[in-house]
Amino acid sequence: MEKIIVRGGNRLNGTVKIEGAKNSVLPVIAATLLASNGKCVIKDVPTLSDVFTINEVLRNLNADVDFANNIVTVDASRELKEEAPFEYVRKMRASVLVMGSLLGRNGKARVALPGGCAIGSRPLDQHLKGFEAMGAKVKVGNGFIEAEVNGRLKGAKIYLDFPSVGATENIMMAATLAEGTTVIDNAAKEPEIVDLANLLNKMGAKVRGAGTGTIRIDGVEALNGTTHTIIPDRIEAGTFMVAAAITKGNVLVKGAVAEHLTSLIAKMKEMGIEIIDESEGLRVIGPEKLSAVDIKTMPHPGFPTDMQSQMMALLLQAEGTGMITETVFENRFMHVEEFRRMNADIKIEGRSTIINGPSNLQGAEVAATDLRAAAALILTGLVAEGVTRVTELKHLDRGYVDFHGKLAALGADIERVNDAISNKTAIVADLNA
Ligand SMILES: CC(=O)N[C@H]1[C@@H](OP(=O)(O)OP(=O)(O)OC[C@H]2O[C@@H](n3ccc(=O)[nH]c3=O)[C@H](O)[C@@H]2O)O[C@H](CO)[C@@H](O)[C@@H]1O
Ligand SMILES: C=C(OP(=O)(O)O)C(=O)O
Repeated sequence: MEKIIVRGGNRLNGTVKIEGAKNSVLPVIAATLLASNGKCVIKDVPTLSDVFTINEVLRNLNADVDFANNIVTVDASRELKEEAPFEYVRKMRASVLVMGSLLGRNGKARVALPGGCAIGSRPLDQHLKGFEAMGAKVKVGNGFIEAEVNGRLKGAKIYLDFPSVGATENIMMAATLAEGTTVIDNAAKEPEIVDLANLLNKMGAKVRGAGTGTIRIDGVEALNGTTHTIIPDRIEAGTFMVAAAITKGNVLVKGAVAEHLTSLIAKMKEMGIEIIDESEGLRVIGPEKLSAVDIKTMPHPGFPTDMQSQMMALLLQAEGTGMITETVFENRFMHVEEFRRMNADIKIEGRSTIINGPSNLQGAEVAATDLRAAAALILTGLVAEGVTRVTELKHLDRGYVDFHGKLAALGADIERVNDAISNKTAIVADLNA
C-alpha cells in the first residue's frame, strides 16, 4: 500500500512553485471539443491523474490528444462520438463537463451518471435544466444521462438555483454554438469560470460577464483551435500557505494570485499570519501563536470549500475555539474522524464543526477520505508529535503534483513509500542473500 510518512516538527522555509489549476484545466480540456477547425494547445497543465482521465475521455470521443511537458494538444476536428462511459465518470465527476461541448457541437451527448461521492450527493439538475431550456430533450435511465436536440440548441435565459461551478461551465460551453443569446443568471463567479470564458473567446466564442453573476453568450456558427495558458491553482497555493503558517515557517508561494485568494488571505491574517504580496507570489510567515477564527464556506468570492479541511488543520493549532460551517457540500466532514485519531478536539454540530485548540496532536495512521482531506492530514502530520502515515493517496494524486516532494524541498521530514514494492524488494534481497 502506498503511504506518505511524515515526522512532525520542522519549520518550512523557501519557495514553492504553483501548478496550473486543476479546476480550470478540466473544463478547458472539455471545451477543446468545441473546435471543429484547428488544434488547441493548452499550457501549464499539471500532471494530475484527473488530467490523464479527461484526456482519456476525449480520446474515447475520437479526439487526438497529446500530453507532454505540461502541454496538452487536442485535435477535435474529426467527427466526434457521443458517449462518456462510467469507467471514466466513476474516477472523476468532472468527466460530465464534456456534455455541454458535445451537445453544442454534435447535438447529442450520452454521459454516465456519476452518482454521489464522499463529500455529498452532488446532483446535476442545474446542468440539465440549462440544457432543457436550450431545447434539448434530456432522458435519465440505465445509469446514463442522454441529451439530444433536433438541429441546433437555442439561446435561452437560465437562472441557476445555486451558483454551481459545473452547471455554469457546462451551459456556457453548450451556449457558444447555440442559435441566439443565452443569459445565465446567478452564475458561478470563480476565477476558473473566467479562465474558461477567456479560452472560449480565443476560440471565437462571444462570452461576456464571466466573473459576475450574469453571463451572456451570443452563439456563433463554429469555433477554432487556439493557444491558452491555465491560471495558477489557487487551492494548491492556499494549501502551501497553510503549510507555511502551521509550521511557523516562511515560504514564498510562487505564482499565487492574491485576487483569487481574498477570503483565505483575510482569514489567515485574522489568525495572526503575515502575508506579503511580492512580485513573484505570496510570502507567508507563520506566527508563534495563531488565533482561532470562524469560517463559513460559500461560493466565490466567499471562502472556498476546497480549503475547508486544510483550515481545520490550521485551527487545530490555534488558541481558543473556532467554528467551521460548511454550506456548499452537505457531507464534507469525513476527515474529522481521521483528525480525531490524531488527538484533535473537534465536535460536529449539524453543518458546523467546533474546533478547540491548540490540540496536542499525535502522529497516527490515517486514511484520506477525499482530495483535500488528504492534503489536510499531511499538513497536520507536519506538526504532530511522532510519525503520521497517510494512506488512500489516489485522492491526493487527483489534485496535487508531487506534494510530498515539494514539502520535502521546503524542509519537511516526509517520504512516500510503497509497502508492496518494499516487500518485494525485501523478498528479492532475501533470495539473493
Ligand atoms: C472540477 C471542479 O471544478 N470542481 C469544483 C467544483 O465542483 P462542482 O462543479 O461539482 O461544484 P458545484 O458548484 O456544481 O456544486 C456546489 C453545490 O451545488 C450542488 N449542485 C450542483 C449542481 C447541480 O446541478 N445541482 C446541485 O444541487 C452540489 O451538490 C453542491 O452541493 O466546484 C466546487 C465548489 O466550489 C469545488 O468544490 C470543486 O472542486
Ligand atoms: C472537490 C474537489 O474536486 P472535484 O469536484 O473534482 O471532486 C476538489 O478539488 O476539492
